[in-house]
Amino acid sequence: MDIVFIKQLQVDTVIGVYDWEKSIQQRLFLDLALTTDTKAAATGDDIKLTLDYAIIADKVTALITAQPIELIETVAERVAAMLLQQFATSKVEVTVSKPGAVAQAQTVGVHIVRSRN
Ligand SMILES: Nc1nc2c(c(=O)[nH]1)N=C([C@H](O)[C@@H](O)CO)CN2
Repeated sequence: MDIVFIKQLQVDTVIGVYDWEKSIQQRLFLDLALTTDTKAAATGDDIKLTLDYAIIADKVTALITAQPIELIETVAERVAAMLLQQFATSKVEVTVSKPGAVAQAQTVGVHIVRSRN
């Protein structure tokens, strides 16, 4: 199978466990990989036959910024569920990075893999 991916999608949102995090915006970066079959789209040179990464980026950003979330695990799980429900993909990989969270680290985050049941 093939993959449509988005790397380092930047999303500024209210994210965090602690009280001081609930009144500020912090930056997340998302890497997304959606398993699909790109052959028909390539053959027909037709955007309607593939996963439009621009639409995916908009929907993921809207989902994450709709309401405050505490854990980046929750962000990853909600994004994976939405992608599997709304797009023609059977398997997704979602990485959520929160670079401002640990001063001594370049970044921290979670990576999950979810498949359609
Ligand atoms: N596994 C996780 N650990 C932590 C998270 C998280 O979302 N997942 N969040 C925090 C705080 O919000 C932190 O980012 C504040 O700097 C701590 N650990």
